[in-house]
Amino acid sequence: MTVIVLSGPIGAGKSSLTSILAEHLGSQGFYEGVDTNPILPLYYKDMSHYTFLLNVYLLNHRLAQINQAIQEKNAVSDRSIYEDALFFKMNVDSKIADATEFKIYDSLLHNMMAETPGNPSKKPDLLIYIHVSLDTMLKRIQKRGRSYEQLSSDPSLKAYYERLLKYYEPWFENYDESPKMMIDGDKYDFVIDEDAKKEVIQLVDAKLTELGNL
Ligand SMILES: Nc1ncnc2c1ncn2[C@@H]1O[C@H](COP(=O)(O)OP(=O)(O)O)[C@@H](O)[C@H]1O
Ligand SMILES: Nc1ncnc2c1ncn2[C@H]1C[C@H](O)[C@@H](COP(=O)(O)O)O1
Repeated sequence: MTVIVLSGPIGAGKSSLTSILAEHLGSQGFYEGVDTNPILPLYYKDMSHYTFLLNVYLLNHRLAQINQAIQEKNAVSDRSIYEDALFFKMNVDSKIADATEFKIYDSLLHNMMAETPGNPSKKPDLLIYIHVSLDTMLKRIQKRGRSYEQLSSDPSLKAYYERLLKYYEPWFENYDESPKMMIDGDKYDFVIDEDAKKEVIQLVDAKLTELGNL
């Protein structure tokens, strides 16, 4: 059994690479269910009010997916459970969210992820981080066109996205729950360019071989 999780900022290409890798590895792809998330549009309207609820909703959703994924032969998931605390902490630091709510969320996360007898590890076998620049991130958010993520509907989102990118660098450096690798999302246009797609697949295959998972 091999569980791969994708990570990276909004629009980095996680869902796209999940489909590519799931097809390549003959695995099931697990997606965030953005279109069926009832809290997300509310969150973008009022982050102070909805950060806690959104993250509890996502925690529940991601745990259900992890429990399914670890029963599959192979699985690829389009965002790790470990990144939600990054969003939440960033909102606390910028006084958008409440520090006590974050503490409660963080403790819930740790209890849910704890390995206890009869409760197997929920850690992935490999985390792939897609690194993108702000320019690429903004272009891809615009290309995908989810209304509530657009700078045209809320220009202050530019500062939010900029802040998010700054939080991702140290987060990835410090991430130690599983083996990890980085893909340069600025360099590899794996959605459109077939050669770039092949190169990225080769990089992932090489990492899985090194880890003894292929
Ligand atoms: N490497 C890439 N090259 C070109 N376009 C990309 C790339 N990755 C993603 N895209 C495009 O950017 C948009 C966002 O991609 P998506 O996979 O939904 O990102 P995420 O899941 O990280 O939010 C989509 O329109 C997708 O087609
Ligand atoms: N934990 C989160 N807090 C705030 N916003 C989040 C969180 N997890 C995901 N999101 C948002 C970001 C995007 O608008 C959508 C989906 O993410 P994507 O990176 O496009 O797959 O949800």
